[in-house]
Amino acid sequence: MAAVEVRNGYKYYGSKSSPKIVLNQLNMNVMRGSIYGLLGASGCGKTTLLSCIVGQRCLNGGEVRVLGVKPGEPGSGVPGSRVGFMPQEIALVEEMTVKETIFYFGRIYGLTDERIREKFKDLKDLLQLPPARQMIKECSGGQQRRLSFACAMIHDPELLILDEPTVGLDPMLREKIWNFLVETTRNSKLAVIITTHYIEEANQANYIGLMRKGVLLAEDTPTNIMIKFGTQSIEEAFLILSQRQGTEDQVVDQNRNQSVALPAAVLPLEVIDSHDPTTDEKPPIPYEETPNENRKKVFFTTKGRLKALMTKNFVQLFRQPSGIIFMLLFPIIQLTCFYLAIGKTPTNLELGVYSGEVDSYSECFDANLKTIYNANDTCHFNKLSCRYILELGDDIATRKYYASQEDALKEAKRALTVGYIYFAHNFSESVHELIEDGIHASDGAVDNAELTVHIDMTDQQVAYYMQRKLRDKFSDFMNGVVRDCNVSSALVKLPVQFQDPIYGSTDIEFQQYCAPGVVMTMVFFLATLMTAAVFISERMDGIWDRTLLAGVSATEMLWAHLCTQLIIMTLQSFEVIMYIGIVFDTYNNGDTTTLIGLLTLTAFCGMLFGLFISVFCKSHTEANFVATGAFYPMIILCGLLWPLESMPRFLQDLVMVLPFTIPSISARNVIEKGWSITNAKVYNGFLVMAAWTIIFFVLCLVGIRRKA
Ligand SMILES: Nc1ncnc2c1ncn2[C@@H]1O[C@H](COP(=O)(O)OP(=O)(O)OP(=O)(O)O)[C@@H](O)[C@H]1O
Repeated sequence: MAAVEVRNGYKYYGSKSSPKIVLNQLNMNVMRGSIYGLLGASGCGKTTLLSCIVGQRCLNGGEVRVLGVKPGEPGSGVPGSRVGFMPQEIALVEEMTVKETIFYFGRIYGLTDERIREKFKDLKDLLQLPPARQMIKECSGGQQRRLSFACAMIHDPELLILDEPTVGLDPMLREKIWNFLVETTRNSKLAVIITTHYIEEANQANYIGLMRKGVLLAEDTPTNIMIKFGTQSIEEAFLILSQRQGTEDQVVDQNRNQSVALPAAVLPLEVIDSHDPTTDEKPPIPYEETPNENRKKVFFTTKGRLKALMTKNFVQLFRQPSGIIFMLLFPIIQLTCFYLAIGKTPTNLELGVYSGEVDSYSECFDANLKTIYNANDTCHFNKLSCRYILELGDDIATRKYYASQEDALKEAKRALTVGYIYFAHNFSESVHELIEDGIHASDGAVDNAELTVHIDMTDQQVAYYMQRKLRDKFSDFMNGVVRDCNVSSALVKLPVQFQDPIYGSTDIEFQQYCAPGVVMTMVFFLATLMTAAVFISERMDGIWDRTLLAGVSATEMLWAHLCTQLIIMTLQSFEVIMYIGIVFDTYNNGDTTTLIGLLTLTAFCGMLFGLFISVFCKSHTEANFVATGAFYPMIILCGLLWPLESMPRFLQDLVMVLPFTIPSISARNVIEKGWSITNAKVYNGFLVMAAWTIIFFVLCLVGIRRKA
């Protein structure tokens, strides 16, 4: 009875209009209880054929039946527990130990831990596996290959497919493996398909198939093939067949040059099939796509599988030092940078000072200097600018004194100071006139009683800071002067009163304003980058495909990742909130659990965005381009750096739907205003983030299922 039947197998890569044909009307029969050696030069299509047999790829035409079912049929066990597949690449998780790897495959194939232990013991002896605790990345190439073989065998499959299993193994071990396969197939119904470059070892196979350019040139027992071609070895027979096919190719090419249409069925040249005569029938190649049955799989999982998948995910993450650094240390480093560098008061500034009232600034520091004195019940001032200079101190900026306004301007223009302040030579008299005469004071007095400030506005934040501080100091100074003169402070007060703020404090810092947005974008993109990296690596290393071929559905793998990440993201959010609360004393007027919840949801959404990227990007480079490309627009447009209200109207509406805009406002509402989750302006942040999470999840699911 046939374990594998391929009828008129046709497969191409590329587009339908210019297909690269890899399998061309291929017929193949593999009997139960036998070894089938598939031989052929590199690139002839062996791996492609095997991938169609295990259900990893679909034929574009023809039919495959494996163990009596079509690969991918729901509940068929193909791909799945009925088949063992050892791919050409190692496709094992480098960070796992030998034992963990065996348990991983055992569990996803549905074996009990007891059974896995027993099988491990048997296979360990047979394949001389490395010590149980040795990490895969510490194993030699040969050891990894043997372990990969053990993983394909662990669940006693009915069909074992081995793609180049003996490459890199020493002759003794190769012989041992062949003896084992011969023994097992003789005493059971196990069917083995094995590809190898060592043609001589294929002598031990019950049947061999000689493949060239996507065609099975011959399929028979090794002895029959040698008899048929009158050769002493299979290698010679293969050579003769290849030469014949080459000659036929030339005929085809010549005819093609003469524009003669040839039937597609001109190949294969010769098929010898003593055990299945049906292969001689050659109907025309059908061109329709065969639907991928994998997509019809319904979601289900088992505790063992979920455990295996989640263990793998955790091991993969935490055994890589970069994984732990990325997840736990990066947030700390980034937050530390943010809190130390953003929103703090500028220091080490130098401010030029010029007062026309003094000949030497030492006069200002004379302990006997009296800037205010009363005579005839009238306040008189002497070198009043000195009082301001003394009150100003060096807290805001270090004062640098100049003998002339020109000197002060020259140094400011050379950026040696942030600017300068200037007092007129009659500043004291002008202030006196202003206080005495009030609205009747002359224009000259009004002008000269001012503090004149010239600031370099190119450094906007520093300039605004200086303006604000100098103005406040001057206001305090004038209040002090009129108080000392027993004059009403109303005279020097601006008719604008800023009362206690409704929310927040008068000293609210930029840091406090942008912290929610910064923290959210940080956890989002950390999750994005990490997830994209993990998934792409898993796909490139072949682990993703191998797990799918073990019967795990793409949906199960997605769920396992989501569960793993949810745990990590919750931990990370907790860590972030605690760190900024304890180390940087960031206040929170609202509920911490609400913040952790929103942050976890943000990280989760970031993870799905990473997954989305990994599904649609082929390489790490491509994924990095997309993630970086998305990062800046999202940050710039979310109102973190500049108020949303300043954007054009259409953009304001547009950015409201972005993942960070409303959620960061919600977080700020919790922190600053102490609002709870029942408030619409808090829960709308959750809704926006949840909506993006669902969108990314659905897109990922569609993408993954299409690829599966
Ligand atoms: N995903 C793909 N897209 C396009 N072409 C592909 C793809 N995979 C394989 N091919 C091409 O199909 C042909 C058959 O490849 P395949 O890997 O099946 O050969 P093979 O016989 O297994 O080779 P080897 O023994 O070197 O592994 C090769 O020319 C290869 O370049």
